[in-house]
Amino acid sequence: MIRHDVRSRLGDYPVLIESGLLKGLPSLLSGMGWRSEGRVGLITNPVVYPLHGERIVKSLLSGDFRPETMLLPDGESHKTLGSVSSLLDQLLALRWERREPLLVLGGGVTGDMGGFAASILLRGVPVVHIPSTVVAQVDSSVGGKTGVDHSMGKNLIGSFYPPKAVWIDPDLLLTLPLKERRAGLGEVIKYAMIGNARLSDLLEKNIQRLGGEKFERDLWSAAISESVFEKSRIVSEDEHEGGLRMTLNFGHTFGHALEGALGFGGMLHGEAVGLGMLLASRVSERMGLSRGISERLLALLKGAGLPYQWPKDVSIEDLKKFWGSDKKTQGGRATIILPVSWGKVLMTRDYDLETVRQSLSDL
Ligand SMILES: NC(=O)c1ccc[n+]([C@@H]2O[C@H](COP(=O)([O-])OP(=O)(O)OC[C@H]3O[C@@H](n4cnc5c(N)ncnc54)[C@H](O)[C@@H]3O)[C@@H](O)[C@H]2O)c1
Ligand SMILES: O=C(O)C(=O)C[C@@H](O)[C@H](O)[C@H](O)COP(=O)(O)O
Ligand SMILES: [Zn+2]
Repeated sequence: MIRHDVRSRLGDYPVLIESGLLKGLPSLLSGMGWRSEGRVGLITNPVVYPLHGERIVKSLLSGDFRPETMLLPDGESHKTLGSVSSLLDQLLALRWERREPLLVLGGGVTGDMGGFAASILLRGVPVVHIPSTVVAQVDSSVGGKTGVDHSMGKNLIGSFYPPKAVWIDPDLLLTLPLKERRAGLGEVIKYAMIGNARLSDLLEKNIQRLGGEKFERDLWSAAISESVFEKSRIVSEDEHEGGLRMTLNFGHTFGHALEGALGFGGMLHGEAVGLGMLLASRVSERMGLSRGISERLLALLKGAGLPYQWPKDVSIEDLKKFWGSDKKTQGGRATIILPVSWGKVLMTRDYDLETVRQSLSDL
């Protein structure tokens, strides 16, 4: 089993990674001090429940726990305050208590909403993430960012709320559609580009296999572990995004704006991040800060089977409407993350719109 530890002001937590990890669910729970015969909430969605949730419920029952299942609607367009509010209604109707744990099983959408609900219910109930997509396993389940979208932009309402643990079983990805698996590579490539050289090497040697039809368990386990290593290191150092953590937002100022411009759910998050990183790389090259990075990234995006052409109907004016609400905005100007070399990024508010416009026309 691979274990990465994350430091947090509200309590450190482990991220465990192992194929078949969930077979030992009752002992994982007992290991956290949660006793059998106690209630355990399972928050998931109607797609994931039949694939993996039923098995989890059976496993909980076999350990004499009392599972209560709650379903959130599926999809980015449902990542709203309304969905969280309905979930809170269900938990309150069950008279959920402060010490009773919630397991959140699903992708980043379910994880962000389940985590947010856990952070505000009774001012915080314990939550464990069981991520079931690539995006969730390599990124969203670690670091405690929770929240929902707003018509003004992505993730504008939320909290920092660390889980008690993250349990990652790469085998859950066996049922994930190929397009979703590939989208997760957008975030994995991000970790390579912001500084993980081992991951960069792994990706450049194996990108077609990772983006291929067949699920290559060992390769994927290595990519997940390296990504989690990188994310854990960064969020442990800068939990609340005072500086270093902003590098995890590489590709996101433009990527989130693209998601917003297309209507949430119009493009997968990981795909939009891939294009956002490409645009940021071109901006950096046009500003004379770097050379050759966009070409190297393009090769990875193509190899992964990810989109590499900017949607023709999304203009800079469309993007501008959304990037103004980026959470890294200071003094009315969004901070963007630009690569200066492969493995190194900088944060800047010193860029001009014309350069972004020209860079967009290069894509
Ligand atoms: N909190 C963070 O730090 C953070 C980090 C990255 C992304 N995010 C957020 O995560 C979201 C994207 O997450 P995502 O890409 O996981 O999308 P998602 O949660 O919408 O999941 C993608 C699809 O796969 C389905 N699914 C989940 N697990 C499955 C499985 N094992 N088998 C089959 N289908 C499965 C889901 O039901 C959904 O239809 C975005 O909202 C993004 O903003 C948050
Ligand atoms: O954990 C972080 O910090 C990240 O920026 C990870 C991103 O991949 C993720 O999409 C995150 O939700 C974006 O955060 P936001 O603060 O820009 O909404
Ligand atoms: Zn992201």
